[in-house]
Parts: sequence; C-alpha cells; structure tokens
Amino acid sequence: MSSERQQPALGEPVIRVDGVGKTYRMYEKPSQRLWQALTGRDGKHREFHALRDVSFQVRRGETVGIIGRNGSGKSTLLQIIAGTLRPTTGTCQVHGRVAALLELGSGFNPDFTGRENVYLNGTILGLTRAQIDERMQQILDFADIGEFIDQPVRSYSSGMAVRLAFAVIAHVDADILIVDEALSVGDAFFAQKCMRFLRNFQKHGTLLFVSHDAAAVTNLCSRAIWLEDGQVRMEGSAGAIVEAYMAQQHARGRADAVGEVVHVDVGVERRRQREEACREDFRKKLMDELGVCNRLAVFEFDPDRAGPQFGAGGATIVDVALLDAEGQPAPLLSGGEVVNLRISVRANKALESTIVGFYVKDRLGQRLFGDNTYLAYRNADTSMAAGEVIDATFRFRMPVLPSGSYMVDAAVASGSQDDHTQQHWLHDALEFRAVDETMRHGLVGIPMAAIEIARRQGE
Ligand SMILES: Nc1ncnc2c1ncn2[C@@H]1O[C@H](COP(=O)(O)OP(=O)(O)OP(=O)(O)O)[C@@H](O)[C@H]1O
Repeated sequence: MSSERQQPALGEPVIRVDGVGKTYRMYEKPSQRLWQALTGRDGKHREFHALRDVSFQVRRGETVGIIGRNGSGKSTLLQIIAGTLRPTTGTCQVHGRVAALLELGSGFNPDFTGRENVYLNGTILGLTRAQIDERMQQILDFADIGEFIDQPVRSYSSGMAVRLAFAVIAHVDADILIVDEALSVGDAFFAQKCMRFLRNFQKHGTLLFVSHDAAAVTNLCSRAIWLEDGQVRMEGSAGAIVEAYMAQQHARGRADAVGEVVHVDVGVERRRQREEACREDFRKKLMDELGVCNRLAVFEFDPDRAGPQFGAGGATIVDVALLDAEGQPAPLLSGGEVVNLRISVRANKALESTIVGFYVKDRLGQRLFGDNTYLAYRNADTSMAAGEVIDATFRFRMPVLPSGSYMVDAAVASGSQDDHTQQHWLHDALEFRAVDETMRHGLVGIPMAAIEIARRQGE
C-alpha cells in the first residue's frame, strides 16, 4: 500500500483497489499452525478467501458505503485500505492521510493512559507533538470522558474507548476517514456529535462508511459497494445498491415461507372528508387490541446535556418539553398520537418579531420534520420585551417512528422567514426514544386515514 500527503484534485481517485484478495490459512488444530510457524513448512491446512479479486476506486470527496452480511469481508477490506492489513494479492493505493475507526481499541495501547494514547495515535497519524498539544483540549472536549483521560485505557468501558478513538480521528486532519458505524454509537448525544462531525467532514473529505443499517447508507452515502462472500456483488448509487441488497435479504428471509396469495374482500369505503387525514390511524382500536403501539420514552430538558448552541444572544431557549395531548408532562407517549412540543424562550433584549422553530432528527442527525411559528403568526404581534418569556407550542400528530433515539433541535430567531437573525439555536435540546419495533421500513410512519382494496373485472 502506498500513501502520500499530496491530495489529488476533487473528483480524482484517492483510493485504488486493484484485484485485492486476502487468503487465510485455516488449520484444523492449533498445533498444526504452531508447526508451520516454527518450521516454516506448509502444514496441513485449507485456504479461506476472505476477499477475492476486489477492484474499485473512490474519488476525492465521495462518501462510499460498504454493505454486506456478517463475514462478507467488509472489515478485511477496510483494514487493507487503512493500511493495517496486507492483501495476499493485488494492490491498494491510497492518497492522503487515512484515519480509521474500525476495530474497537485496535489503535490503543491498553497500558498507556488515554492522554498517552492520544499522543501515540496522533503521531502515527502524522501530527507533530506541538500539533497534538495544541489540539489536546479540543480532543478532550470531544471525548468528554473527564478524569479517565489520565487512567490506563485498560480501565475504560467500551463507550469511553469509542469516545476517545472518535475524538482522535476527528482532530487529525484526515483526508480519508474510514468509520464502522457500529462503533460510532455511544449515547445519543455523542452519536449526534459524531454525525455532525461526519456531515461536516463530508464537505471536504473522503469517507468510507461501513454499516449494517441500509437506511444509514442511503442517507449518508452517494455511492455504495455491496460485498458478498469476499467479492464485489454490486457497485453503484447508494439508493440502487441498498434497494438490491435489501431485496436479496428479504428474499433470503422468505425463502421457506412460500404460501398462497390471499385475496381480501373488503367493502370499499366512501371517500371521506379531507380532514379525515388529520385523524388518528383508522386501525387504532385494532392496534390497541393487538397491543401494537409505538411507545416513545421522553427525557427531560437538561441545558447542560444539550448539544452545541449558537446565535446572537438576543433570546435564550429556557425549556423544551414534549407533552401529551392535554399539555401534561408524560414520560411515555406514542407514535400516532397528538402531542404538544413546547419551547420556552426568554428575551434578553427587546425583539421586534420573534420566530420559534424546531427540528426532529433521527440518530444519524437527519432532519425528519420541523416547523416554526412564522406563518401562523405572520400578521400578529410577536415582539418581546427584554426579560419577557413566551411559550411556543406546536401541536401535531407524532409520526410512528422506528425504534431508536431522536433529538429535538430548538431555535429562536427574529425577523422574517427569509431574512432573520438566529438568536439562539440549541442542538439536541431534548431526547426521546421510540422503544417498540412496530415499524421497520422508512424514516417515519404516518397515520393511515383509510386503506382500500377494490376488486375489478380483469381486462
Ligand atoms: N485472521 C483471520 N483468520 C481467519 N479468518 C478470518 C480472519 N479474519 C477474518 N476472517 C474471516 O474472513 C471473513 C470476512 O471477515 P470480515 O471481518 O472482513 O467480515 P465483515 O463483513 O466485516 O463481517 P461483520 O459484518 O461481522 O463485521 C469471515 O468469514 C471471517 O471469519
């Protein structure tokens, strides 16, 4: 593998994988492996091809997702690109500084403290000691593991090790980042921090992203490579590859479940009023009976835990709460039910016109939906006197959400929809989690007003 700091132009290949194969020798007994190691003679073994004739290129600035089942060769391939594993055949050329978050703790010496490991890794990744000194505080802030930084890494929980490892790769000016998404999960606030960093990194760097989560690949990547049994099965746009991969996974799962096609004969319901669509799912009663619900665990607003914030400072978000339909605090809500999102804002100076808004984001930091008060209050007086506090409440039917963690960003601005000044934007102001796996496909589920099947005469 070769690596140089000189970066090709945007759009030029930075990774060239050419006919790469990786073969492992499998011995039936450990003694046979020992015999081979001691004598250098080939013992009784069989060969296992973890990768076979893999070729592709990645251009500078691309985000490429690597997908495939367990054992398909993803980690092996990425370790070869990261330079920590040598291919048995073929070549892999990489231009630029590569930082990888692949195997948990693989870059750390367990006997060194976290701080010593930052120096060790920073140096390996090409930083001088002075550069590491300069960035140490930012790395510590990102990792946020407190005084554990001066304890041996051996004593870290896996979450702490991931925090530190991510903090290091985020501060080494990498040109190419290789991230195994399974490892980037810490708590929800840390995951959002990592995703913010990755989305920012995508603007100038090259990212290889490995994930079991097809939605994550579609969402983050422009292109994807599907590995199967150590070979490239398909390569192309992330959307097309993920679709093909999921279709195959689905087909595998259904291989034994062949049955008859059942025709359902239900009466065609009359077309309802438009407002019907705003009502709850028409199957609600049935869902309740079947115990199918989408429970959402809501956490309390804690300004000290919230993410980064910015703004002109003319107003401060003092509280964010997700309340039930009656406006009462409820630790457990349900997808599909009416909720109230209340954002409380205090003006620090007189403001002419105030706009309060929010976004709901998924664990990848992807904005699912959001809104603001502008349109509803465009002709009303929304000025605020210094010291005044207002509660802006958004009442809406919460979509049904796939299980996982969600975050609410809250914001207050002054001005108009098109021309405004952000006074306070608070990332990750509130967390809630969908705890039931009642929905697996798509980003959000919406309440169905009706579902109809009509029988027609065939042509
Ligand atoms: N050191 C090794 N010796 C023998 N076989 C190995 C070795 N490392 C990996 N393999 C085998 O190579 C194959 C590919 O492994 P790899 O870890 O690259 O797959 P993966 O797609 O990353 O899997 P996962 O999604 O589970 O992480 C697997 O069958 C694995 O058992």
